[in-house]
Amino acid sequence: MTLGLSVQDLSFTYGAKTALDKVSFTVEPGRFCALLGPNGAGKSTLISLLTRLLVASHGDISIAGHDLRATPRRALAELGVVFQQPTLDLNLSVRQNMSYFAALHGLPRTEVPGRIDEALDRLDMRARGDEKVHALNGGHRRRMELARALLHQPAVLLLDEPTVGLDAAARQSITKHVHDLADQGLCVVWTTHLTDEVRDTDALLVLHKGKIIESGKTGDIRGHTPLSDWFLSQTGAKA
Ligand SMILES: Nc1ncnc2c1ncn2[C@@H]1O[C@H](COP(=O)(O)OP(=O)(O)OP(=O)(O)O)[C@@H](O)[C@H]1O
Repeated sequence: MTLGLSVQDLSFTYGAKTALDKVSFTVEPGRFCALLGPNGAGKSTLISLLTRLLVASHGDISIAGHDLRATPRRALAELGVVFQQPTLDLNLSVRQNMSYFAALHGLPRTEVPGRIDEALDRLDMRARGDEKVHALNGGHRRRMELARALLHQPAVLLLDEPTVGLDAAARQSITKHVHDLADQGLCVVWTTHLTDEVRDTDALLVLHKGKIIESGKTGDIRGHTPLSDWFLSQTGAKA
């Protein structure tokens, strides 16, 4: 059993269409795992299953040692999620957005201000706490969403293509911040179709047509070939 994320023999179909086919992998605490897959590979389906928006007919998911099917509340309490589409109220301040989320999670009121400070500090965002979200640029909004996802101190952080729509500098900054969180002990799963977001030391899972076709340390998998070329040769997709 891992205190990170474990997925075993997970399959999902939409009617006759198989979206995931016997997917198994484990991500340990303190690891940054890039889940790389071209369009249609099954990434969104996997995210929906991990967050319980969909329920799998076959297979098991465990989050920080809690089985998602048997004990969903405990399992989901250990999961922080940054969805692809921003989910912020632009007319509220950073702190107000975070307080609302803390209330949804049922965090004790007396603890909330301290938890917000701590989470904002981890993303270098404390100075922006009282600003309305609409005044922030795209990169800072994403960092705020990341800080918000850490408020309830999850063991596993799941990010669904979190750099979509950001410029190069903001992409680099978010990628670095999330690698730092993994270095601090968080179990991170980062889905992407962009190979330049993946470091050689990252764990890599390559999803293609609903199957994991490769897993291991990125540097070992790509060898001397640039990851983008390797990915193209395996999936036919440019990244
Ligand atoms: N509601 C649905 N009904 C039928 N088929 C679906 C449905 N949603 C997804 N699929 C199919 O399941 C497969 C996996 O789709 P999924 O959206 O999970 O892939 P993805 O890797 O997230 O792709 P993208 O990056 O384009 O979002 C695809 O072949 C897709 O066409």
